[in-house]
Order: sequence, then structure tokens, then C-alpha cells
Amino acid sequence: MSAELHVAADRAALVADAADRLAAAIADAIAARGRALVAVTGGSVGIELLAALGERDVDWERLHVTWSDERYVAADSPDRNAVQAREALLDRVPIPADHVHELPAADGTTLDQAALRATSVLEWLGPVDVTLLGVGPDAHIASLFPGMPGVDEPGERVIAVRDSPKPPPERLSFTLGAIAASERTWLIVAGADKAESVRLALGDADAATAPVAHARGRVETLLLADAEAASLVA
Ligand SMILES: O=C(O)[C@H](O)[C@@H](O)[C@H](O)[C@H](O)COP(=O)(O)O
Repeated sequence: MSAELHVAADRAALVADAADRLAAAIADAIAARGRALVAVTGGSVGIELLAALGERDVDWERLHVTWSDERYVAADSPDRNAVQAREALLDRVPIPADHVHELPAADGTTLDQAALRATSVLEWLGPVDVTLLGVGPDAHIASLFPGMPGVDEPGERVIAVRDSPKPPPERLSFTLGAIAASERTWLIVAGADKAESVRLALGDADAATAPVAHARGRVETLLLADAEAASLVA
């Protein structure tokens, strides 16, 4: 079953709606299980969402955060999704430091060793309540790019990605299986340049052509788009 589409009037309304939804989903997870685990994403919309979440009422002490993908660069690189997330949100709210589960940074270990470490941490963390995914103009999600090997990787894992068409070239990414293991998976996308990706997201293209079409959650898969990104489907 493809994603459930929700269209907001513009980018600002999309980010506000996504932040409201995320605050509510976090509260539901905490009520049900005593904690919430959210896999956040990079990209401009993903970071704007985190900044907006900081203005919502969230039980930060019971929130855990990890990433659905990360750039394999130095820990303090401005290219790190985690650095951008800390600036936008995590350094501004009282989330316990040991609740922020960054994917490994480039620190002398190999990218493959980093992927193995990240997979074992993901297994230790247990079920993800909400996985957030931005969407590229080429229909990529996380760091799973059309025509690249990662989209075919089996299992619920974090994999090494090389030669990423979106810089930087070395990355770590949830597999489609890891994404599908999430209770809720939300695609968040804005802008006319993403309209074809949104059309593909709601279609039946294979994963190699359109990874976005294979984003799934166990109980919920949402496609949260602004009117420009949804212009070909709504
Ligand atoms: O690490 C990354 O680059 C992101 O995870 C990537 O998947 C991003 O979410 C999309 O490319 C959308 O980015 P924009 O919202 O900036 O278009």
C-alpha cells in the first residue's frame, strides 16, 4: 500500500504540520512505551522540521534520537546531519546527552566498520517509533539513490554508501528493510523540483528506479508535501 498523502499550502505550513504531528507521535510513543525513538533525517526540510519541533511541547527527557542516514565525515563537520540537528534543536532542548545516538563519524575506522557499528546500535536501540525521510529530486530517500547498490541491500541494517551522487560521497544509510521496521515512516518534501519524486512515491516504480516508492512503515506511511511538490498528484 503506498503512502498516505497530506498536502500543505506551502513550505511553512508543511513544516508546522509535520512538527505538530511529530510532537503528537512522540507523546503517543512515550504514553505507550515510556520512551520515544525518532530517526531524523538531513536535508533542508528535515532540519527545518527539527527547529520547529523545538517550539512544541515535548517530554525531552524521554525522547531518543538517531539518524536514518548520515554523512561519513568528521564529527564536527558542518556537513554532518548530526551537527546541523544539534544547531537546529538538540543543543537547545534538555534531551539527555546519552539519548542522542549519532551514526559513526569518519574517525579512522573504515566506512564498512562504521556501518557494522551503526547496525549493532540500531539493533540495541530496538524499534524506531518514527523514521523521518527527506526526498531528493531524483527520488532518493535517506542515502539510498536510484541505480546505486544500496537500494537492493537486504535486512534491517545501516549500510555503507560510496560515490553518493549527492555530496559528500561517503555516507551511512538505513536500508529499505530498516525503514520498513519503523512503526511510522514519514516522507517530508517541499518544492516544485520534487514533484516528479512525489508522483513516483505514489506509483509502483521498482526500488532501483525510485527508492521513495518503497518507503514503508509498519503501521503508518505518510507523504507530507507542500502544494508545489504535490502539483502532479493533487
Ligand atoms: O543526508 C542527506 O542529504 C539527506 O538525508 C537527504 O536524503 C535529504 O533528506 C534529501 O536529499 C532532501 O534534501 P532537501 O530537503 O534539502 O531537498
